[in-house]
Amino acid sequence: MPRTRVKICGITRIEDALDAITFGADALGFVFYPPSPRYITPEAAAEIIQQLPPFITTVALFVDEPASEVSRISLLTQVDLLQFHGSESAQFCQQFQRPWIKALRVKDAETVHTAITEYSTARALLLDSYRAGVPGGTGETFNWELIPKNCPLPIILAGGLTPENIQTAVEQIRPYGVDVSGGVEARKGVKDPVKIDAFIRGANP
Ligand SMILES: O=C(O)c1ccccc1N[C@@H]1O[C@H](COP(=O)(O)O)[C@@H](O)[C@H]1O
Repeated sequence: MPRTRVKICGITRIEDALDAITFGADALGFVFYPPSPRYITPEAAAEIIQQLPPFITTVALFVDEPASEVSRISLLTQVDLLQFHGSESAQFCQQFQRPWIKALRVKDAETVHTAITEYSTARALLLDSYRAGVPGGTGETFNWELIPKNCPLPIILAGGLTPENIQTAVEQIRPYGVDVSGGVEARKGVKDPVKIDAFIRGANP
């Protein structure tokens, strides 16, 4: 079975970033959505990113941010990948000359099928839980039965993943990657190294 890639999202501190890398994270996410308790200023994210070793993918998460802000933050931070977590169209997502992934809040099977066609130029689809009025970071799982078996795009599974459920999730879904935020936190915005270690082990048992 190919290795499941792991993204640790909601990084706000250099020590959490370095812990995640030590335990084997492939990617680190930075939340540029001001209402989030995991929001980080672009300047603080840039300072963390400059200190990272090579071969780690850095990801900027946006929720319906204006294009000018996406461009400014991408340039300032030099992130590798953009993650659009709002209702951005494919046309919007592909204007930045940077690879991007689209997050979907999975409400029903139709949501996923429509998105596969609409976001065919994305590098991957990130499937997250749907909760009305909350764009992400819910800490809740969704009905994994709604994930199509033969998706033409790589699937990144998210939403309520924890050290306790990650092994079941990867064995059941076999996603390209997994993304976690709340499940590896000590408190909002602060990661717990023990949970990160357990989560990454569980993703590749
Ligand atoms: O983390 C946030 O605060 C957040 C805010 C707005 C949109 C997305 C957000 N996080 C992403 O949501 C999923 C699931 O998070 P969790 O593991 O359930 O806490 C993940 O992709 C986060 O990056």
